[in-house]
Amino acid sequence: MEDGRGFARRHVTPEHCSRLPSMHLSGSAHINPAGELVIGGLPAPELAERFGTPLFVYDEALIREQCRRFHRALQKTGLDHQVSYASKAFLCRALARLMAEEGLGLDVVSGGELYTALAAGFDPAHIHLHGNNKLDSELRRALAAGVGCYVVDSLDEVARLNTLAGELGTRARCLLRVTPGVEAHTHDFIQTGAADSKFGLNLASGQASEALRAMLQAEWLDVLGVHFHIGSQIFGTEGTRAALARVLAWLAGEREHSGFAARVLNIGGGFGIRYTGADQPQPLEDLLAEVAAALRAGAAEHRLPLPQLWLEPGRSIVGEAGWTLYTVGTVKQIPGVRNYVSVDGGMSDHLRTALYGADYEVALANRMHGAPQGTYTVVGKLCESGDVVARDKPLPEPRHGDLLAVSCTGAYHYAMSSRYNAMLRPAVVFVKDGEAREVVRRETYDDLLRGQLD
Ligand SMILES: Cc1ncc(COP(=O)(O)O)c(C=O)c1O
Ligand SMILES: N[C@@H](CCCC[NH3+])C(=O)O
Repeated sequence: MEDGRGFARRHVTPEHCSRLPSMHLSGSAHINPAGELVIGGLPAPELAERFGTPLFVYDEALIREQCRRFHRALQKTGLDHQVSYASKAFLCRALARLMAEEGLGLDVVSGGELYTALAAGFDPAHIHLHGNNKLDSELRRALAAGVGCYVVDSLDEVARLNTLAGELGTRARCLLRVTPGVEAHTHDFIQTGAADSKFGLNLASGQASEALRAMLQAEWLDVLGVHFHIGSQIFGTEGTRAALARVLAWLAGEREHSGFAARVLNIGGGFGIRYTGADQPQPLEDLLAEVAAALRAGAAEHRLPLPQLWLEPGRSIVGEAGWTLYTVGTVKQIPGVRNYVSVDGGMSDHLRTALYGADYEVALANRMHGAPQGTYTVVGKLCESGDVVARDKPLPEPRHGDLLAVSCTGAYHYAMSSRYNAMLRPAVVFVKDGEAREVVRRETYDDLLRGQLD
């Protein structure tokens, strides 16, 4: 059976297992006859030996396939479209280049992301700058570089962007970010479309209208259209369709008021992925078909010209392609309470469990066929009780030196890593067809001291 991406759908359930442990193997991942996890044609133990652990491993073919899937699915909708990768999910120069090769734009939210994208040689015309508090220095750099689109997030930004663009004598193409007042069914921390949000301008209060009118009058701004993003790790299209309905109705009112017709509607990212069996994402193709149908119907209902559909997915492009490999250290069994297995990283490279209570599948990458002998809570080595990677997971009895793999760590892991406890950030490798290339080197103790003054 295929998973819609041309990859065989595989799910590993260790033999003799009564407790249904199992790990879903996405993309190129499979198990070799030696019982080792293989990603991109390379056995995980070999990668760990060569690059050390903790290690982030990206299945390059799967990243590329996800990009192509977005293109194909959008093409099929028949709408004019554009897809930009939300680089907050994971960015390095190699990834920015990969996105350029796959024909995606780049959405950046800070001077640092912009700097990285430009350092990769990414065409600034295909970069979008986001942010609820864009600094003047960031706007200046973006304007000087020729960034292709600004997603205006506040009334204050309208005036500042206009002034700075005028000073540089360059026009700024922009979208207005609105909050449609729709609750997305996801973790509170990652929903962004409700009226009570630090992002965007609220439709219901009239602030969005005020901002749009100011933008239309601003001498140096070219207003392309509107943006909303209701949240992340969302399943289904109910929230997006509700948001679309509100935004289109609002746009109809604005058109009556000023004659403004949006050429672009950017609905952000947010497409949910499968972290564990509890997540059941619908195929991307179906989601985009539903969104496109809702957009066509809504535009027709309000007699609006059909805008281009722009997307900015992050997690769904890189999430399932990423793996973390850790080396097992201490194993501690507290009779009648819990078994703990400690690894050589933790919340410094894997924050989502501590932050959102996120769940992950784990396996011993050097003994994938081992039958589970108990449940183990995988913890890191940081000085926090909340430093948990995955709770109560069925595993063969882990031994010191085993290799533990966590799947689906491609999005918001390296990107949210920290140096808490003076931990060093792991290396990142891209693997494909039996070749590995290191794209981010492991930090060293010298990196910790760099920037410190005596
Ligand atoms: C404005 C905006 N666009 C795009 C994204 C990317 O979202 P995701 O990684 O869920 O696709 C985010 C993050 O939630 C966002 O805030
Ligand atoms: N960091 C979040 C997503 C952030 C969304 C950005 N708007 C996560 O890991 O799920």
